Amino acid sequence: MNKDLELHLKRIARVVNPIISLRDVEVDFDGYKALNTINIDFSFKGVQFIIGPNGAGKTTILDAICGRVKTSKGKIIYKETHEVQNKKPESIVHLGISRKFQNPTIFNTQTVFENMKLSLLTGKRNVWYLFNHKITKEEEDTIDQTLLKLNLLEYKNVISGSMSHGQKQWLEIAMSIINEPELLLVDEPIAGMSPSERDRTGELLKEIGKDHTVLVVEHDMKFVSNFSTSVTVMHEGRIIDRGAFDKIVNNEQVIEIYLGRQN
Ligand SMILES: Nc1ncnc2c1ncn2[C@@H]1O[C@H](COP(=O)(O)OP(=O)(O)OP(=O)(O)O)[C@@H](O)[C@H]1O
Repeated sequence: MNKDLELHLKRIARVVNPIISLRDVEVDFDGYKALNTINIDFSFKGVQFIIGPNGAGKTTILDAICGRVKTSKGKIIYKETHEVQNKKPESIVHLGISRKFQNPTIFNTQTVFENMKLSLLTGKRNVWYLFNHKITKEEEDTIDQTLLKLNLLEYKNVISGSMSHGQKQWLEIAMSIINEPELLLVDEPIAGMSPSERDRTGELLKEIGKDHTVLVVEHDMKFVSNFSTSVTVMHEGRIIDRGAFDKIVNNEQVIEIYLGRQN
């Protein structure tokens, strides 16, 4: 790596008061480094995207932060105090880090309310609590307010499986934020959505980003351009740039990667 690039990467890696910091992080899949010496901080609040070609390591970053994959080296530090690398996913959730996967994992035969209740209660206690607990007025209000935020309140008593793909994704976002995580990790939220659902999702993430940090892996550059507060670019397990969308799209290396490898 040339000296100028090395200096540039050092400069863009750090932010003041980060919510999450990756320090020399490596993830090794049987000798293949899916993450290779990752050094990056993410700041509080906003919708911060991670982009890059297929296999760049984007999902692996989210998986390493939420404890779904093990790191072989380095540290992942939450709010400058908690080391979360290789911790159990349940204990990471309790610290305030929530993950939404690419495909909805809701219970289709249950109502929207039942799905929300499940997320609210399992996020707080164990499964015994869930079976024995009668929901309080305050808890129901929390569910209603979260559904309202996601424009789903009128669907509260609807069977989840009968809703559109977009609505199921929004329900899962609602379930991911019901326990007020500070950091929300989202993988390709608009895959399979119609153009209007995509715009709606962008607006919702922007709204959520006012109170939470939203880290989003995404391929759709129009979506990234419309809704990002910052963009981190990955390639072959490394960070190659980070900044505002308008800045990173003028980076020669980024242009080459995208023009060379994507349509
Ligand atoms: N569990 C695993 N075992 C072995 N290799 C894996 C595993 N998970 C991911 N990989 C490999 O690690 C690399 C990074 O994968 P990752 O899913 O993070 O990429 P990505 O940037 O999210 O790609 P995409 O945009 O295609 O989803 C890929 O080469 C992938 O094949």
